[in-house]
Amino acid sequence: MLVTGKEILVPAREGKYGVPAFNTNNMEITQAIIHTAEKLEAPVMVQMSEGAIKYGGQDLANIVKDMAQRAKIPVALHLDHGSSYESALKAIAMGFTSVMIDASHHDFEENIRETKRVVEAAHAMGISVEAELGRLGGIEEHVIVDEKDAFLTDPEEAVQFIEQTGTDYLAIAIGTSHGAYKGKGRPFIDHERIEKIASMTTIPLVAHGSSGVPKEITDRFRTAGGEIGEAAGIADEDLTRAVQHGIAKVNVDTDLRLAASVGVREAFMSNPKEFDPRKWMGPARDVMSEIVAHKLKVLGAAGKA
Ligand SMILES: O=C(COP(=O)(O)O)NO
Ligand SMILES: [Ca+2]
Ligand code: NA
Ligand SMILES: [Zn+2]
Repeated sequence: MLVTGKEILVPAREGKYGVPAFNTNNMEITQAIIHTAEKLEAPVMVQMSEGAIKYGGQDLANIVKDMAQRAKIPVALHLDHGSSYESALKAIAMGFTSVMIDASHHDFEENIRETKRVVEAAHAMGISVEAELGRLGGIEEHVIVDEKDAFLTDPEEAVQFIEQTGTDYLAIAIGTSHGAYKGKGRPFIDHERIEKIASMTTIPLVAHGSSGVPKEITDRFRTAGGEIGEAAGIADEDLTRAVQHGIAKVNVDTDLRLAASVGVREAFMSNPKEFDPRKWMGPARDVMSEIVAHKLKVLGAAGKA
């Protein structure tokens, strides 16, 4: 069933498990997410970035909403990295049940102002809101945040921010970053910071940049002709620890992108004569489903629907 993000994430924080929020751009990615979550009896969030909305629009949103409504498990449709009040409201008009307003690149006061506006409008329509405080490293959808400007979330500021905005859940910067290159080897996750923020707050916390970039996938990607440098993602054990301390939503995009590309590349490599789209979109879906299943188990969402 299609539900709001709050209905999925409040139980997750209370139950000390995480719910993955996977980005989608088409039918097969959406099927890999929702069908696999159904098989594992897990709640799940499907998110679309502004780029995905540009790419698939209402057509794609309708595929997600319809599949979510028919699903036996709770599913929310979430706007990932909404960059403005207008963007958040447009997503709500499209039927999204959860929206992120990402104003974390503004100063503290401006971030509060922007977020508060969205919270008031979204709550008037019964829609949940995610906000962000702190800056991840890596490339944020619309802001290039290089290492020196990247700053982690201050716990005292987080308490004030939540009180002044009324946001339903909060994305915090704790050492993760977007993309396939999250640092030299295993990225440093500031567990003390997560645990401090969790001890001072009660709303679900969100970890962005949480793809694992598993070696098995990057090896297969290279073997099938893909080119990728020294890629590294967040370790499973860092996620299993983080969800014990307030992290309830875990954003994953890169892993599904890599998995889909492995499926397609392997299909073309193994049969150059193939030109039935189902023969390469199907394998892409299968590899993505393996990644979805792994993440649901690591985060403890399996069996929680
Ligand atoms: O935070 C993410 C995705 O992060 P990854 O690049 O680690 O999948 N989307 O908002
Ligand atoms: Ca941001
Ligand atoms: Na998000
Ligand atoms: Zn993100």
